[in-house]
Amino acid sequence: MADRLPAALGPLLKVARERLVAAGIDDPALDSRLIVEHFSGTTRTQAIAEPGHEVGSAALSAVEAALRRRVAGEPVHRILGYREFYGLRLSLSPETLEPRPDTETLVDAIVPFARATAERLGECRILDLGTGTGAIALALLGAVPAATATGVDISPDALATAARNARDLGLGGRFKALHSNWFEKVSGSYHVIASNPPYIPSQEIGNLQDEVRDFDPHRALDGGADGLDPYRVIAAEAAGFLETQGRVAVEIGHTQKNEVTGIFAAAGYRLAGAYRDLGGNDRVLVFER
Ligand SMILES: C[S@@+](CC[C@H](N)C(=O)[O-])C[C@H]1O[C@@H](n2cnc3c(N)ncnc32)[C@H](O)[C@@H]1O
Repeated sequence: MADRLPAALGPLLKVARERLVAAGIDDPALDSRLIVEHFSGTTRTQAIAEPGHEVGSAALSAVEAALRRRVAGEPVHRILGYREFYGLRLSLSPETLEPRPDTETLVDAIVPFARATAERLGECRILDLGTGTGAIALALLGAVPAATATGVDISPDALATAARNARDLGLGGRFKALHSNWFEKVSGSYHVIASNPPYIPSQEIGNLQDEVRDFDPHRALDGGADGLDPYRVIAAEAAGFLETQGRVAVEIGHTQKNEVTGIFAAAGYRLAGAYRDLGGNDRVLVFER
């Protein structure tokens, strides 16, 4: 049984960090700070300026419960209930993937085209297939004020979370959540079709890191036998919803560049750009017709 947590902020941070170090957590300093700040409503500056500040007993119990969850292996952002993506705070829910920094590569790849389209036409219509928290669509809406976006997902829970995130960020007027199996219920035409689809081969799900396998929804990960099923659907059907000179941008697994390029080439697309993530891995492909 772990010792009681101290109420004073400075010692509380120290003991919280020690608990995570003892449990072998990857980034104990950051995770303990995020947990203490979030559940005690304090800030980093406060911890430095007022280390003797006393945290109330309800907050201490919440910190205690959060530390236990982290020690048991739950990812820190699942515990906090949100994650930052492209400078936006996005709420998470059981059926949303935690948005990853790698996916910001897709947003960066498409922002110049979306901005140019908005300047030329006064609008840019975006379709985000498998929107999850709304991460890609909302980041693009944040960066391109004249854009509008439809976020599609098969999960009603994810769609409710995406719609809430849009409202909370003041982007609700430009975001529509659509329940659909890929393009089934989609109508209209779009200048950008973006997707970070599930792309892990079914057989490999069991080998993923515990934090991913046990806490991210499998529907957000499983791309079928070879991980490429969603790309086949998107490549086959996107043309019916893409404006002339539009772009299709997809995130890929780091070994999938050639296969995904081949799937889109067979459907009549040219590769317009290929982008690597911050780790130097192939991560995003942009296609045009
Ligand atoms: C890898 S996650 C991406 C989530 C979010 N776009 C992001 O980048 O953080 C894939 C998303 O696709 C959704 N999805 C899976 N199969 C789908 C389908 N058949 N039709 C629509 N969405 C689907 C999942 O529910 C999940 O939200």
